[in-house]
Amino acid sequence: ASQHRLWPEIEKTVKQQVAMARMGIGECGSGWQLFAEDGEMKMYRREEEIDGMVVDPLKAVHVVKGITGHEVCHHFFSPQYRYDWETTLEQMTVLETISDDTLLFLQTHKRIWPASQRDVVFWSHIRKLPNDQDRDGPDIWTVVNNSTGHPDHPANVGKCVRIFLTVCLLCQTRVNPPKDGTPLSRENVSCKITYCSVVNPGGWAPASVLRAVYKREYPKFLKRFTAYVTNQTKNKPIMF
Ligand SMILES: CCCc1ccc(-c2ccc(S(=O)(=O)CCO)cc2)cc1[C@H]1C[C@H]1c1ccccn1
Repeated sequence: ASQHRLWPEIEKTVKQQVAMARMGIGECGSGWQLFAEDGEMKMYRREEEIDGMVVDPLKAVHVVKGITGHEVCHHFFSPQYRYDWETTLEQMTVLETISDDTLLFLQTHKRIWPASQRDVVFWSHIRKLPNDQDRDGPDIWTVVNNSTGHPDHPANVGKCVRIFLTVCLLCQTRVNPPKDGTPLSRENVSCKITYCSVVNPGGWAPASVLRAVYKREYPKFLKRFTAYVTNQTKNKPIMF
């Protein structure tokens, strides 16, 4: 994929997003407010508006037992699973297979009354990163989704308002090897998940409506998605 026209943007965006995702909430700058908590899952947002439009950055951290970072990123990146876990998805099209680790998507999301329906065009890139903090620790996996243009799908031509987003899913696997030297099993692995997203709704929508949607949808999405990965992998060999 290194010769593709998007490659320089992908490289830059992945490095930038991974650096942001690895920062703790404290280092990420002030203004983060915890708005949802459920067991190990904590969701933060910052209230930000651009031209009167809500673009609240979101950062969620979660720890899930029994799955690995590779398994989480694989199920987030691969199109064949998306309708199973993305409840707000109405239509998903792979516009281009840039390489086996980079796809170009067009998605339309279900309309949220009273806002008009939204669509989005974005590249999605999955990558394994060396674990530079813990050299012999398992690798870190990430998926970065970033809006881009597409000649065959210009913005705001049909009924949908085009949104713009940058999303980073960063996963760190933890292994606690069994004391008695028995082979590794899913009880010995867990995954620390960081999900960062900034969504520009593209056209005006009532701030109160958008904030209510995000407050409802983001916790639902992360819980549903991680439960889906747990269910899909439970009787399968561990994918590191
Ligand atoms: C007016 C904004 C509408 C709106 C635009 C965009 C998205 C959205 C698109 C993509 C991604 S993702 O992480 O790249 C996973 C691939 O689908 C997450 C969120 C969600 C909503 C709305 C539907 C709501 C929502 C919010 C949060 C999570 C899921 N759904």
